[in-house]
Amino acid sequence: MYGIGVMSGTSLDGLDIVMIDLKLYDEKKEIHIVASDMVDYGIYFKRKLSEICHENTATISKITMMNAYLGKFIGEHINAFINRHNVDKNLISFISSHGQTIFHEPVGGTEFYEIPSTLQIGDISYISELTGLPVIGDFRTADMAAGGQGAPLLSYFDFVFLQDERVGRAIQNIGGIGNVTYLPPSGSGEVISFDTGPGNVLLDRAVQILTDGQKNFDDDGLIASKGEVRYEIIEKWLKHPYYSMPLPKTTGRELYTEDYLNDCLKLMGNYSVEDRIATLTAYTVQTIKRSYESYLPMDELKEIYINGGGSLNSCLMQLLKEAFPHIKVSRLDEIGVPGVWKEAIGFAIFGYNTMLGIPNQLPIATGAKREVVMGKVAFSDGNPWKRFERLRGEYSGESIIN
Ligand SMILES: Nc1ncnc2c1ncn2[C@@H]1O[C@H](COP(=O)(O)OP(=O)(O)OP(=O)(O)O)[C@@H](O)[C@H]1O
Ligand SMILES: CC(=O)N[C@H]1[C@@H]2OC[C@@H](O2)[C@@H](O)[C@@H]1O[C@H](C)C(=O)O
Repeated sequence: MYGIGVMSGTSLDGLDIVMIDLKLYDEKKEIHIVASDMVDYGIYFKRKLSEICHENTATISKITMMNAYLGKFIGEHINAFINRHNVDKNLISFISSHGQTIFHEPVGGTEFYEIPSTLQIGDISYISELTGLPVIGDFRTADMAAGGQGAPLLSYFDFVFLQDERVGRAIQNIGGIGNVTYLPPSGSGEVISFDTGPGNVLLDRAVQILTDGQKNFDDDGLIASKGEVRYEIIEKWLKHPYYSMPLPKTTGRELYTEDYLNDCLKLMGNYSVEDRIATLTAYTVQTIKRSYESYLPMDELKEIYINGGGSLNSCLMQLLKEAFPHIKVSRLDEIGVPGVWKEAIGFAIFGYNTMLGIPNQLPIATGAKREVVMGKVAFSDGNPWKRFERLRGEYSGESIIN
């Protein structure tokens, strides 16, 4: 039996789809990836998504239409994924989809709306109708309703699977936004997790602007590696109040907007393209370094593992190693979890918990008042749900449906 996890993150680059072996997970809590693919959104689709992530270009009709369009897009691509990998659909128990975050306001809204809110779109009923499978989605709202920030959710996954017995570890995601989970040695201290600031969000857009749309991102950090980092500018950027806010805290594209980037580019007006890209790359690194120094027990921190697309940028990785000369810095893959698939794997596991009614978030990380079972389920056909119940019945001797 298999479960599918789908992640569409803040970099708006595409869908990460993974299929994991549920029997192995159910019996031994082992994660085995059966198949994985990345579906590129392409430039035009990315632009359309980006449009609805910004106040001045989003409209109610565009958001509503994109919610349906993206649900259909995800459903069709999952069907193609299943066919491409020759998997019998009867063996798939569920699909768990994060959706596309288009707005995230974790602190409290404005005027009348003094309440935290977040919205992930890509309607799960469309995915379920197209695939004939139960689909779990809309995870973050349950954590927010319980008083949490609705993020970082992968802190739960990091805590369950990646804690070490002897040393303190930081698991750093560098996607569109950066986030960290600090894991103290097992049995000592508490997990600390928050968004560190920009991951690739500013960098990607700067590359697009400065190469006149010829490149979407700095592949392997090749542009940045030819430039010189201007640390004096970074010092100015680090004065932004987000970096000194108390925990819990999370952020998103709402802070790192086009206007924010234009201000950064203006400040670097006469620098070469390479220097500007190098400086933005180092900005991501410095937000990580400074926030670790502010919020993590540095004497206990011995290992940093990087996941997300940023781990494929050699220049970024090199700058991180230089920023933490006395700490081991490597890719997450080194400890057995493929860094680019971690979030999609995580959502497959979250979906499994939702189906079983097991809490799947870490209140200490998100700030929620209590543990909750996140996720809502759409199922257009009851049979796959019953298959899931049989999996549990057969392998664990437990039944969840009477
Ligand atoms: N080969 C590469 N070299 C350099 N950077 C890369 C490479 N491949 C991907 N990236 C960067 O990683 C980004 C995508 O990362 P990822 O898929 O982890 O983000 P995400 O999941 O969308 O974001 P988030 O984790 O914030 O939700 C790309 O936009 C690009 O900037
Ligand atoms: C609201 C939202 O989508 N937040 C994302 C974003 O991308 C990275 C960072 O900001 C993180 O806090 C979160 O995603 C990951 C998957 C998380 O919740 O762990």
